[in-house]
This record gives sequence, C-alpha cells and structure tokens, in this order.
Amino acid sequence: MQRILYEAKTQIKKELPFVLYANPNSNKLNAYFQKNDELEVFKGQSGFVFAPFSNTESYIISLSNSNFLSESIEEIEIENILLDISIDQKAKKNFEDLVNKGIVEINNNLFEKVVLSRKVVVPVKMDFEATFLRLLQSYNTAFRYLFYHPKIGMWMGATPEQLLKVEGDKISTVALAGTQLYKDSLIWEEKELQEQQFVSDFIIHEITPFVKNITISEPFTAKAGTLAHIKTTISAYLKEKESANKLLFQIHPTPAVCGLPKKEAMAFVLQNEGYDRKFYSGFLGEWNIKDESNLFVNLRCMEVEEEKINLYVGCGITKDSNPEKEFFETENKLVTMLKIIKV
Ligand SMILES: C=C(O[C@@H]1C=C(C(=O)O)C=C[C@H]1O)C(=O)O
Repeated sequence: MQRILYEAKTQIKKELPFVLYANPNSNKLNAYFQKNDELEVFKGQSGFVFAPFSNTESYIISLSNSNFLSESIEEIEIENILLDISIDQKAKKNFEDLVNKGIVEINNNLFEKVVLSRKVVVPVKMDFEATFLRLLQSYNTAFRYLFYHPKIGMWMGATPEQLLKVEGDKISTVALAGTQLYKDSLIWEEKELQEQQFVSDFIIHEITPFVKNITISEPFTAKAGTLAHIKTTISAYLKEKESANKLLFQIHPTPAVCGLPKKEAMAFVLQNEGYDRKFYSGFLGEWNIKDESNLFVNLRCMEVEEEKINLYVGCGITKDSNPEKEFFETENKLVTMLKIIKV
C-alpha cells in the first residue's frame, strides 16, 4: 500500500481530494484520487459519495474525474496507547441535560426516539498516516476510510453500520442499535431491544413502496471492536432499478442516528445539540460502480484539523433512557477512536 500512501500525501500537498477505504473483512485498500479540486455535487453519478447528516447537498469523488488504485493492506506493529480518558464533568452535565430534554419531549409525545450526540475536541496534532494504518488494522470488520477534500477537510473512521448495498436489483441494509461493552454471554434489556426495533420498523416501512420479496433476519448480537450492538439484516429486490437513489434518501438518516418520526427528531437534534454534526452520521461509500453500490453510515469517526481532532459520538434515547448511562455509552464509543490515535 506504499504507492497509495505516497499518492495520498502528494494529493494533500497539492490540495487535491482523495479517499482511501477498505470494505469490512477485506484486506484490500482502495483509493480514488481526484484530478482537480472541484467540490462535485452528488446527483447519482458513479464514484465515492460523502454525504452530511442533514444538508440537502451531498458530494462525490466521481469515477470520471479521478484515478483508481488498489493495494493489499500490509501488517504493521501496533503498540497500545490510549489518549486521555478522564471524564470531562462539564461535558457530562451538558450531555445529561440534553438527554433529559429529549426524554421530556418523548413524554410529550413529540417523538418516540431521538439520537443525541456530542463533539469531543482533542487538542493534539495527529499523525494521520500512522493513525489511519492503526485504524485499518484494528477494526478489520468495519468499513474503514480516510477522506480528504480541501473544501471539506479530512475525516476518517471505522463504521460498523451499512446503510445500503445495491447489487443489480438486490438491496440490503441493516437495522443497528443498542450498545454495550462486548462480552461472551450478554443480555439485552427491553430498552435496547425496543430502540433497535424502531430502526427495523422504520426501514421496512420506508423501503416497502420500492421493493418486493423482503427478507428480514431475527435480531442478533454484532461485535464492533470492544462494543456489541443488536443487528437485523434486511434484503429485498427493487421493483425498478432506477429507484435506488430515491430509496437511499428515503431511509437516510435512519432512527439509528436521527430518531422517530424522522422530521420531529431531526428538528430537535438541529435545535438542541448545540453544534454542527457536519458529516458525522451522514453516509459514505461507493455509488454505482460496476452495477453495485456499497454505502455506510459515518460513525466512529473523527474530523482531523491542523492542531486538533474532533470526535463525534452519540446514542439512541427512548422513554426508558438513563442520562448518565447514555453518557457512558458515548464514552465507550469515544474509546474506539482514542485507542488508535497516534500523535
Ligand atoms: C450514534 C452512534 O451509533 C449508533 C447508535 C447506537 C445506539 O444508540 O446504541 C448504536 C449503533 C449506531 O447505530 C455513534 O456511534 O455515534
């Protein structure tokens, strides 16, 4: 992968966009290097899509405006370091207040579920290459990426959540929610089962007009690094192949990252979180390449700036949420990224 890393550094020097990514359980690192610095708006053309949580505009490094490279991922030695994980009491109080506010609105019947998040700023100058190599190797079952655009910035992450896969007329997706630290025999509480069921029900409801022959798995436990989630896999066949794009924006953002109903939960998030999620909980991945699309939800991610990194973490709130427990859930998600950051 030396060639890809070399090209990536050259693109940064020239301030040209690129993306490096590896699919779950794959040992192949893929890259698209854009030929100019245009911020190309996604309108269904083929390439690598990068979409925000809430804005109407999504972006793409298009196939027709970039060069593709693919190489094997080489093993590196990783020593274990963990950046500061002391609890920020002010951030804890702020988040718990936000969660309480969400619960009040659930009790007021404004919505049934809302996903609330926070941004954690770590004031370090990160070695992005070393960090990305650690991320690639540490989270092999995740979709791992590094995205750079001079007009967007640099983002990287290792997400466990597929948003949409399209292969010909077949689509597949997952409903992923509920979080606890992974251990051998774990038990899910009613609250977690319910918040995951909201995601399944929403997805099935939204895709139904577009598809036939829906297959839905039983919910099962999925491991994501040191965490465990509840997952249901959903697949179906498009009635019209051209409707994949429409279906995509119908399901995004799902109640795994926004809430239910979507409109009310979204309004609450935008008004109350107090910061801009930007591309966190948006989606990214290949669109319409060789008749396939493979998109993921942008979670367990960070935004890399010159002298600091911004980490983004959130969790699903329902009527049974305990604000302190939800805060510690975001702390656990934070550790996923803090563990691999090399300064
Ligand atoms: C919102 C995040 O994760 C999502 C929320 C989850 C939850 O509420 O339990 C679990 C997995 C993801 O769908 C995040 O990682 O920031």
